Amino acid sequence: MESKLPRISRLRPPSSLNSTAAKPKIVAATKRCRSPEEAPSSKRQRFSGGENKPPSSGNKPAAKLKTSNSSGSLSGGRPSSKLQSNISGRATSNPRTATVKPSVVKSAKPVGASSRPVKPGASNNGRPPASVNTSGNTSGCGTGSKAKRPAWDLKGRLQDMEERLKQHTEQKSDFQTQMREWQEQQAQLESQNSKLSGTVKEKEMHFTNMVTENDGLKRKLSEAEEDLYQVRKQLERDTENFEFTKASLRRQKETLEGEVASLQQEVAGLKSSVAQLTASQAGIRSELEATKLALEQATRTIADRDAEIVTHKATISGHEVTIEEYLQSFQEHETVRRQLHNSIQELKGNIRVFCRVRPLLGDELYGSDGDIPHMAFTGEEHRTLELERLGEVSLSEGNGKYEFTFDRVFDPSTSQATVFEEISQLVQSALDGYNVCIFAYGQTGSGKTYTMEGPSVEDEENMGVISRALLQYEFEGSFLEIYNETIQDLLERHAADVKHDIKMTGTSGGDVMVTNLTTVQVTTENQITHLLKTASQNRAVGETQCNERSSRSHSVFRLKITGNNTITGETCKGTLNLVDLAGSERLKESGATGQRLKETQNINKSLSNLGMENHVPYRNSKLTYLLQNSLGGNSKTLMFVNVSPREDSFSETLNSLRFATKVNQCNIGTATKKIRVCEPILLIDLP
Ligand SMILES: Nc1ncnc2c1ncn2[C@@H]1O[C@H](COP(=O)(O)OP(=O)(O)OP(=O)(O)O)[C@@H](O)[C@H]1O
Repeated sequence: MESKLPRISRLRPPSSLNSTAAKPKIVAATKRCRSPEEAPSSKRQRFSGGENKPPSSGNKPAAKLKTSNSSGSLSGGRPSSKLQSNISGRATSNPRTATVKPSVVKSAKPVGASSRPVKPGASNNGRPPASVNTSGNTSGCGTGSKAKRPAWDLKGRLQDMEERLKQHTEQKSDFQTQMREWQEQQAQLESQNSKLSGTVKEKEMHFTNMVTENDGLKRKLSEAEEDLYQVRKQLERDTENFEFTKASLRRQKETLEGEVASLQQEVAGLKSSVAQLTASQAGIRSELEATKLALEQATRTIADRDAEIVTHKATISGHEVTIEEYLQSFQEHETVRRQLHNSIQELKGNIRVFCRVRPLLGDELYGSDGDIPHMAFTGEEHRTLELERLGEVSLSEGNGKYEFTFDRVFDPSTSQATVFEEISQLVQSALDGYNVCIFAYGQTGSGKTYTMEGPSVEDEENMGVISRALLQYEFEGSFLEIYNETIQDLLERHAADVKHDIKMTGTSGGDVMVTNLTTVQVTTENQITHLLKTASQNRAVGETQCNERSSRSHSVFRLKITGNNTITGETCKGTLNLVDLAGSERLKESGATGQRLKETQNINKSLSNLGMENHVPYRNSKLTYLLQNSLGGNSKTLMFVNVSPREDSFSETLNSLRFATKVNQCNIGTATKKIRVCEPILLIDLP
């Protein structure tokens, strides 16, 4: 905008624009028309200096020229060269000015001057040079080729002067005309100038407004740039976010594509499943129809059966009456049976012996098919066992054959269930009010513990006598071990200083009890198993202290039985002792010395006491002292003699069978029933 300012200022006309342009031309024309003769320097000075009056002659044209000059001085200064050129230019283009100007110039020339140039120094018939004459000769102006009038020709000279005045007057008229034109031009220019000034002011105002607007726009531009910067920054951040979002969306897209693929697979699988299910549904529907038909048939059948049931119920009611009558009759027979049973037991004697031979096991089977060549189980009643010494027989042994008869002989194939069936009558006797004691006697490894407790691993089919007896009754049980004449609790490990002594409750014939002995309530099979396991573990602890301790100790399982006879309605509580005795090896054959010798002596003492026919010296051993109530006249005793099938155990087997025979022949008196006061049964596993 500023660059425009100078252009606007240049449009302004100079202050001296009016009429000053004509001045130099007028002056020039005036100067050219003078001659030195007509206007001496002093006069010329006055003439051009602004005298209002002509010289003494009073010449008007001179005065008019002065006026012309004075009007030229109105400019008061030099016109600018530009304005001169403008005006000249305009004069050229203006037809009026063009007409005037040549006339001015033409008339400004000296009238009598030749157009031909005069050479300097050229002679003119002895007269002053033409140029001097021309310039100084007033008659030269406008007269042309007129000859100079003699001084005396005043009339001629006056005539010349009038001619010249006339010329000047014409020139003046021209000048005035031109002056008017110039004034008109000046007025036009001033009007134009005024208009231009207004325009300039408008432009300046417009410019100011533009500047203000420009500033505002600059501010807006700055703000816009700042906004643009912020927008760019935001755009960069948005771009970054967009890229990040794009990447995460791409990952999501990939994941989703994977899921879509797996879902598509699943859908395909489901479609095929649906197809299969649709097919199978059709099959099921037809099956359903068939089933519905069958159901309708069955419903009809049920209705028929319901009718039959009503009939049968009537029959059952009749039978129930009959059963009730039979039950009453059975109860009477049961009472008779018990009386007969006890009579038979009394007839049989109160010590009964069962012999059991275990099968060959493990390595013992090597080279055999399970047969035991030196044993024979004869007789239909399963009561006889024949032993035969194979190989060389001494003279004292005769033919080497030994026959033993017991209340029952169980061969190796006899199951635990069969064995228990045979002794269950004795357990029943305990509930009937008799003292019952069951021993297991025999050499080490002959099967005493197996018979009494069953195998070491849990095996329901091969449960022993203890477990089977316990399954029939609710009881409180305790389990003890007599090792080397010292009692140990097998259900709980006590401190070393806890003593277990045998004591009698009440007077003679009262219960025998052991101090500090743990008693457990057993009602379920699991509890029985747990009880036997605990006892076995406590025995195993003992074995680490002394090798094969279980073989060298007696274990007594004492039960306090609560039994209900559902037939007679009687209830009985008693104690049952099941005794697994220490091994019955003979002292001589055992070759024992030291501690082992002492053990064997103690064992044999207690065992031999059992075999005493008339009087058992109970106090001789802990075992007999503990079992005194079960070995006396008021008890029923069963002894298992367990026998090894090994041929190399022949002598021990023979010895055991002989001892058992002796026990079997004992008469410990007639057992008497204690009504409603059940005494303990003794089940003894003899060594
Ligand atoms: N009738 C049987 N059927 C199958 N295996 C038996 C039978 N009798 C005993 N056994 C097995 O023979 C081995 C010896 O039996 P058991 O331990 O009962 O002898 P034991 O006379 O109690 O010996 P110890 O006097 O050393 O205690 C055991 O592995 C036992 O499981």
